[in-house]
Amino acid sequence: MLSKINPTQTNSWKDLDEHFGDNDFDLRSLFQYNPNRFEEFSIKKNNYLFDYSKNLIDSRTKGLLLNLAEECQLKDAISKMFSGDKINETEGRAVLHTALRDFSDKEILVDGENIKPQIKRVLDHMKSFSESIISGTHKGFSGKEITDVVNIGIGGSDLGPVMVVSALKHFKTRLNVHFVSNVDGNHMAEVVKNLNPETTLFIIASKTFTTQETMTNANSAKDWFLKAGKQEDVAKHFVALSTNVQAVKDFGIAEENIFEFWDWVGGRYSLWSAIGLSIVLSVGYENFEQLLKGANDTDQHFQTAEFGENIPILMGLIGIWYRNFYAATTHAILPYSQYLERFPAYFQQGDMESNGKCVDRNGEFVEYETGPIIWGEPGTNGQHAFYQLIHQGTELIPADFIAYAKSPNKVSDHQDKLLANFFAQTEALAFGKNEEEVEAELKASGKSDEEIDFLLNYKVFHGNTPTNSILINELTPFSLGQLIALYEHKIFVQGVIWNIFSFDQFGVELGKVLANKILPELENNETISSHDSSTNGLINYYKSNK
Ligand SMILES: O=P(O)(O)OC[C@H]1O[C@H](O)[C@H](O)[C@@H](O)[C@@H]1O
Repeated sequence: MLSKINPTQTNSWKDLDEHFGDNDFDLRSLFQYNPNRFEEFSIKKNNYLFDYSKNLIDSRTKGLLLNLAEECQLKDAISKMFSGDKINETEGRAVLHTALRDFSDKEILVDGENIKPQIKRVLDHMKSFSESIISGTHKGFSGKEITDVVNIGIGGSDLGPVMVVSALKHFKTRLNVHFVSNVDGNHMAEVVKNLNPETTLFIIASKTFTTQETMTNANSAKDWFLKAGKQEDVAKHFVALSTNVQAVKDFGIAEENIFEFWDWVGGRYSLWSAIGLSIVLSVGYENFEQLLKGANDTDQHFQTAEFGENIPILMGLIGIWYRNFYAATTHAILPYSQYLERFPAYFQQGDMESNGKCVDRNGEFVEYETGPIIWGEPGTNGQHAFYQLIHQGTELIPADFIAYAKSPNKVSDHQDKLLANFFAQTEALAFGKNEEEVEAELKASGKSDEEIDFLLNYKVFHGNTPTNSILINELTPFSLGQLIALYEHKIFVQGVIWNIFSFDQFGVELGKVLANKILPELENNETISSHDSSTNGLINYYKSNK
């Protein structure tokens, strides 16, 4: 069990409150008065640099935040998660996605059983299966090689693989991997439109194997397939990834085509499990193993580095500083890499489904803010869309900037241009442009005093917008694994301190239940009157226009 400490009742929270009231952090002055600020507030690892110097903190803030982590018993929480304690108390489960990427001989026990052998067994299965598909020894029903793979899943059974497959495009095998998630039939229709059932493999990815969207899409995929193949050919074209082996068998998928995982893997933390099969097919088993090893590298760092040098802990604590003291409502993730196009979306689920909670570990409603809204798009595109608000709007939006030093595709001077923007944005956000600077600039451009007077305020950049920069040498499966795990542990740190349960997701249930109630109402011609007037009105409008 994790501690159940209300963070706002700790001494460090009170100290932080006071410290916040006493200081008006200004990045210009912080850098001016401390020439060693970058050295002090950055961490260099083997293959990446984490720079957190452009944050509204000084060494006292950092010290107090570290005290808060101690007081909330973070150390104990970390060791409990890694050792298989049932820290997901509301569901009575351990939280062991980290075991999936632990290649050491160390035993990890769940209910007295070492889970390492079962992890190894499924990994071996993924390896041999993917090799037979990629090499073409596995043939479809008409004797042809598989060319296309369709992963059918949603939420954690979709977003992680989508994100990694897109991020590792450069490492692609000969297979084309597609994803169908939405119950909107157009998603399925558009994906299968150009596919041939003879050369297509479907992966039905669902932890529970009960999710309406996935089951609907799986059945439609089977119908589509059976227009060409026969029932006995299904085994060559359908595999399933699930914890619910019985439901998979009932669906008609053969036992040897089931890749199992376990209830101690949370859906949004499951890309490291059998849910990663589409990744393995997309980039090959060796690269998948590298991804796991990268994540394990971060796991080691998280467990062993001093708190003050521990990147996910610092990311988490700095986030708490903005959320709870500066009242920042959102946090932006801005990767300067087109490959990381889906990275913010992935961590929207990772973070918001984990820490979007209002009841603490004592069962009481919290009286402080918990998880922020996570959002973002790749730079430089975002610069031409929403950065205006970050630079000059009325919200404080802390942001993470992520970039790679090397680019696998050398296309003229694109990489330097990309990175120039990456550096320029955090500089502009931190230091802005003050009145004197704007005035001097306008004068130099020949504007009259009257014009300067009018334009001055519009042209001022208030600056002081905090950012973290993560600059990674190269985008490889290993470094991607490291990066994903940094964010996973950041989320964990924040959940521990906010005294909430980060590994359940009851908030997604109500809508599902109501949709199941409404569905039969859409299937008849009657006028519906069983809901409030708005819902009735919408349903009836739909029924008369569908
Ligand atoms: O993998 P499945 O059981 O199909 O679940 C898919 C998704 O659906 C649920 O609504 C949860 O909110 C997600 O955490 C989960 O990843």
